Amino acid sequence: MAPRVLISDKLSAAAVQIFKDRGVEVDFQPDLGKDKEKLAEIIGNYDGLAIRSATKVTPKILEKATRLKVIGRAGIGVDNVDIPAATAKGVIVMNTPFGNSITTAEHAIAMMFALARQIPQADASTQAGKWEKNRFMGVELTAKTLGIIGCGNIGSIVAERGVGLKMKVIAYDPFLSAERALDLGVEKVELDDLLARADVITLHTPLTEKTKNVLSAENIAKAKKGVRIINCARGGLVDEVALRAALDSGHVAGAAFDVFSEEPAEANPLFGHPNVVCTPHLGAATSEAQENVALQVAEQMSDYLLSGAISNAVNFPSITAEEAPKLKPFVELAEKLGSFAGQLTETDIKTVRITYEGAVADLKVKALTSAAVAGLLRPALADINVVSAPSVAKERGIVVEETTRAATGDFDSLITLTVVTDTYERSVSGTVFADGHPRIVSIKGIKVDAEFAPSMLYVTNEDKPGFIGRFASLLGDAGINIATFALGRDRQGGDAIALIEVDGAMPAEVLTEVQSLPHVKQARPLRF
Ligand SMILES: NC(=O)C1=CN([C@@H]2O[C@H](COP(=O)(O)OP(=O)(O)OC[C@H]3O[C@@H](n4cnc5c(N)ncnc54)[C@H](O)[C@@H]3O)[C@@H](O)[C@H]2O)C=CC1
Ligand SMILES: O=C(O)CCC(=O)C(=O)O
Repeated sequence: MAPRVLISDKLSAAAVQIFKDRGVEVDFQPDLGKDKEKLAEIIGNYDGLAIRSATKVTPKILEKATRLKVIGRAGIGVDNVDIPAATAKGVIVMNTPFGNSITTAEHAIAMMFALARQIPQADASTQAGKWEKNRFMGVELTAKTLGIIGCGNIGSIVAERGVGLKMKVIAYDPFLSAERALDLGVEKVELDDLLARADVITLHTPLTEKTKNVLSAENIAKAKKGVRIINCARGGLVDEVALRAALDSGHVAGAAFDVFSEEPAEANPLFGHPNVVCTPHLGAATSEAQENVALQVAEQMSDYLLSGAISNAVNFPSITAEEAPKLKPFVELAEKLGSFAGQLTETDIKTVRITYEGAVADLKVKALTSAAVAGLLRPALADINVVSAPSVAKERGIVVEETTRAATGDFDSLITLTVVTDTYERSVSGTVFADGHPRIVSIKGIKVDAEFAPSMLYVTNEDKPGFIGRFASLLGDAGINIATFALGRDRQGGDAIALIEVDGAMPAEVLTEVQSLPHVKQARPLRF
């Protein structure tokens, strides 16, 4: 069945065509995002949801999204999606981190000129027939200091444009490297230095606990008198009430805002001030940017839904279309090794150690680790998946350790999963053979060779004569057919294990009889 995607915001129609061309069914309902009830009603019918910023993906919506596998944001900020809730539900959230950066940087530059020359105010006055030539005295930008808070994708483009305008560009960004700053022709400074020196401040960070109110009343007071402030990033980065007061006092000469702490902004402390220029979150609103992000999000979502390739996910490592088929059998192996260990573990797991040896160590092991953890915890938590597994493990205080190394034994690739509880440590290893099927090759250090099958029995016993015969007759008498039988032991007369594939389920009474056979230590049914 073809996957189904809902587009619930105003995306460029280019996205619809991409989905159709890729064989994904698509419903384009550009105004639906604003209708929470309707969205909640129908979201259960879709595998993918493509949005811009009007659709709010809340825990309530996610609760109803029983089929949803991926949310694609045609844009950068994913603050309209509850990422922890989506992750807990196993839904990939992807954005398009570059498609609208140039356009948004251009908007910030346009805002800077609008402020410097009061273009919107002069336009309104001129069109009102006033011809107020003396009222609109501007400032020249050449040689002025542009202070950029947040010098990532967009901030860097603004920096380059600022350098091109012959401004002195300084940037505050704790994650900006000295080399990158040098490349951009930017001076990296601390926030207080930026505040003291900048003639124009422009913000380009996401809204986080750390950046919220980065321009607080206190920091605005530290800024140079006559500073102009631009926010084309996110509402909430600037204390709007404090900024209004600073505009009223003349400490701040002008402010240009595209984003507001509450959107849609129908009322705002900044509205009505003569030196304020506002736009309704238009930073990304050019036909070029909208086409870019729509095409990109539709491609990314189709890739994921059709082949498992993941790009630009904010809650999962990327997997290219080339990597996805190589990774697939190892994802299955990791998940099954996890499941094997999970079905045999009854006490609290403290640590899971996953070692990747040989060729598999060069693949995206983060994805494999997530698969292993999902398999391990699934016996306890039915609806866990590879996306939600790491956060669920963290929530439960399970330490997940991952090691990669060169091949040391008989196999090109080997994955070993070790579960550590308060009372024991148990390892299981597996590989993928040339036929693409995952196999168990060692349990607790004892060599075996078994494929995973829907219904299996795991028996540990003392390595003494008579077990196999009695066991086979018991199952035969109960009418249970043995499909495959794999044996291993640590030494002659020592500990032995058997992995038996049976046709159909193992009735509880037969299991009890197996458990009471001489020399049997434990017998556990397994399902894969
Ligand atoms: N107005 C609009 O329509 C649009 C707004 N945006 C918004 O613009 C913002 C920036 O986007 P990008 O440049 O693509 O993001 P980015 O992730 O490439 O850059 C953000 C930068 O902020 C820096 N940063 C993080 N915490 C910081 C802190 N405490 N202090 C200083 N710097 C900090 C990071 O190191 C990074 O370099 C985002 O909030 C995004 O949502 C993006 C597109 C359109
Ligand atoms: O989709 C839009 O118009 C908003 C873009 C935006 O804010 C973003 O990409 O972060």
